[in-house]
Amino acid sequence: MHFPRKVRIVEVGARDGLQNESVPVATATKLELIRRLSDSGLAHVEAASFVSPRWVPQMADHREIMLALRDSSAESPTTMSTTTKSATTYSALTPNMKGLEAALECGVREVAVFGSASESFSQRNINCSIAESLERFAPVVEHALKAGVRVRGYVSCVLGCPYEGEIAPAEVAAVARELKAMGCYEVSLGDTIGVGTPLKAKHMLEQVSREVPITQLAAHFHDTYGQALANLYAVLEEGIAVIDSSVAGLGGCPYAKGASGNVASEDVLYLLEGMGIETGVDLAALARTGDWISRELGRPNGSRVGQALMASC
Ligand SMILES: CC(C)(COP(=O)([O-])OP(=O)([O-])OC[C@H]1O[C@@H](n2cnc3c(N)ncnc32)[C@H](O)[C@@H]1OP(=O)([O-])[O-])[C@@H](O)C(=O)NCCC(=O)NCCSC(=O)C[C@@](C)(O)CC(=O)[O-]
Repeated sequence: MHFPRKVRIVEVGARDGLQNESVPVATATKLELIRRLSDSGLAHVEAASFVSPRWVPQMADHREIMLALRDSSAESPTTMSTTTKSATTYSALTPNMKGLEAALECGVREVAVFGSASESFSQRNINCSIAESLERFAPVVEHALKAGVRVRGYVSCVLGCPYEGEIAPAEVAAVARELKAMGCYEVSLGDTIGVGTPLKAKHMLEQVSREVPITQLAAHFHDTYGQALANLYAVLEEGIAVIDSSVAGLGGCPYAKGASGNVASEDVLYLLEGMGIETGVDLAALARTGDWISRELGRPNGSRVGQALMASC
């Protein structure tokens, strides 16, 4: 067993979580969510997406969000987080140069490019083939790095595709290798439709980690089939030490019908705390945030741990 001593949580609720909400969420509500997430001790909050508002209307206020975060960070340069006094990284998705240029104008310090291990998903999600997407990302990554901005890479459909079904781990490994070679500091492996099971997740990771060291990989698992925590346990055992999750289990993917949210951050924290793994995040504060945003959105809290903690208050 190689369980890590510490895990970094990348909180994706404000982006992956909200991008699929059909009713527009007010920019002020998003900013309040991000502030609360940061205050709970989360060091990395994915906050927006510089994508076409015609494709993903919910992310149309990316500029306002990132400018507001830049300005509040400037007001208090050492920290945005008022309670934990730790610096938070606010990142944004940038699928192409247009997105990157807009993000740089807003002072974004970290961006992410997002590809797929499935041809069909790539076409539906970003309107190009896998090969074209990698060609598109290369100058984005190069330009970002020259501007001193870190770049994360995503690979979707690592354990299955809504259009193609099974995806060979070799396909995942190939895309991950290219993203790393371009200069992504970390590659996040997305089980976009939450179909994975633990042994499958381990097998995929074994193959990918032959191309990208495990220290540069992250797990981004959706919980559609209720397997996300089991899958995380399996990949933690392999040494994964970065987990993407979403407060209250918010989310779904606009290009993956029926996909439910990411694994809930509260549930991940509870699991990690039970294993004695440090995260630096205050579970009670995060549970209050999950309860608050669920009420704001008028939807049930998707975190079992969040529900249990709030019921016991
Ligand atoms: C990638 C594009 C933009 C290509 O879209 P396209 O239509 O192929 O792009 P285009 O270059 O032909 O431009 C068409 C129009 O879009 C505009 N445009 C072009 N680029 C941008 C931009 N960056 N920002 C704003 N506008 C943009 C461009 O200006 C033009 O506007 P028009 O002249 O027609 O008015 C489009 O397909 C798109 O926005 N897709 C959205 C994809 C998305 O956000 N998906 C969800 C996130 S991925 C995800 O959730 C999975 C992940 C990461 O969480 C991991 C997992 O769980 O698997």
